[in-house]
Amino acid sequence: MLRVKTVAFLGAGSMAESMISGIVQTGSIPAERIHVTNRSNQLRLEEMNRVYGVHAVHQDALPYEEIDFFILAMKPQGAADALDALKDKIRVDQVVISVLAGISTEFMENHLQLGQQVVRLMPNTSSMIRESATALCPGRHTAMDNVIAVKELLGCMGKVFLIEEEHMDIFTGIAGSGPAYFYYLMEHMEHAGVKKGMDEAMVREIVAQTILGAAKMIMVNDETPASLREKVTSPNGTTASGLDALRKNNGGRAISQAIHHAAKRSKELNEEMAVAYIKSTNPPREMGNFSTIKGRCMS
Ligand SMILES: NC(=O)C1=CN([C@@H]2O[C@H](COP(=O)(O)OP(=O)(O)OC[C@H]3O[C@@H](n4cnc5c(N)ncnc54)[C@H](O)[C@@H]3O)[C@@H](O)[C@H]2O)C=CC1
Ligand SMILES: O=C(O)[C@@H]1CCC=N1
Repeated sequence: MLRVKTVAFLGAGSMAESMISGIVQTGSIPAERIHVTNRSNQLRLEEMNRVYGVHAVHQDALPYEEIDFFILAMKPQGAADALDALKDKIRVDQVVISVLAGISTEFMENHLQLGQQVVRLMPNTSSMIRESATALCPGRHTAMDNVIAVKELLGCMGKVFLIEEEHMDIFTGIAGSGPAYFYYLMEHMEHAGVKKGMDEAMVREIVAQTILGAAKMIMVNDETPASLREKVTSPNGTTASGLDALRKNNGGRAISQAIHHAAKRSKELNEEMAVAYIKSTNPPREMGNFSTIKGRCMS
């Protein structure tokens, strides 16, 4: 079913490239059925064509009629303009998919034709090597066969989780932004080894293997992280000493704060976009407080 679908990425940045790489590696959609476009960077489009063999074209040259899935992959601040530009060029049975942080299905539906099929995703950049943890949430009018097809497409990029939209912000904090926290942790682990004279490349591999091993232990065992942690921790040993330092430095709090701040930013992005939309459609003197604005927008 997937092989006959045609996809267009609107935006040719890191996230689009990660997803295209995942799809092209599996061949589940042939490269000649994948289109990618951006706002202005022609060199970037040429690179996408050269590396992945996909059609990299100016937006005006997209074969709109033939496309099954339009994947929005620009910054969230560009969502309204992109949706408004798409609205009259597509049919309601074509699916508009967004990977944009904080952009709700309701926001998308409000900017498109009545009955438009939409899907909201939150992938991460590990799509590049087919190891993403991706959330999927369909809009109100999206047909089940399209949800199944999109889920199949995302399966080329890693694991897919069908979630309630109310959980999208926290999912973004955990999994969309999550790789960055691990890279940050890895930077610090690597630095500790280098400072003691270890070879940088070697210590990088050691750190990556340690994190990979810990993640795989969770995947293959029916054990909680807490139980696995206890098995590493000998009484009065090195790990107990290390964990003690982590606790004393509020390590756990730092991690949960990172997740909650990212989730809060995702929610704020949605609110900022809703306010910008109301401002663009109403004269300033009609503006009320935010709850009024939000109520009007969402109705
Ligand atoms: N980078 C990441 O790890 C993740 C990013 N996302 C979401 O993906 C989106 C893109 O993020 P990145 O790829 O990191 O950004 P980026 O800045 O690397 O790429 C954005 C691309 O969109 C293009 N663009 C801007 N306006 C456009 C328009 N109207 N039509 C077509 N193309 C347009 C730009 O030319 C650029 O190629 C964001 O909304 C972000 O929230 C979601 C999950 C993870
Ligand atoms: O930083 C961001 O806003 C995007 C969304 C999730 C990961 N990167």
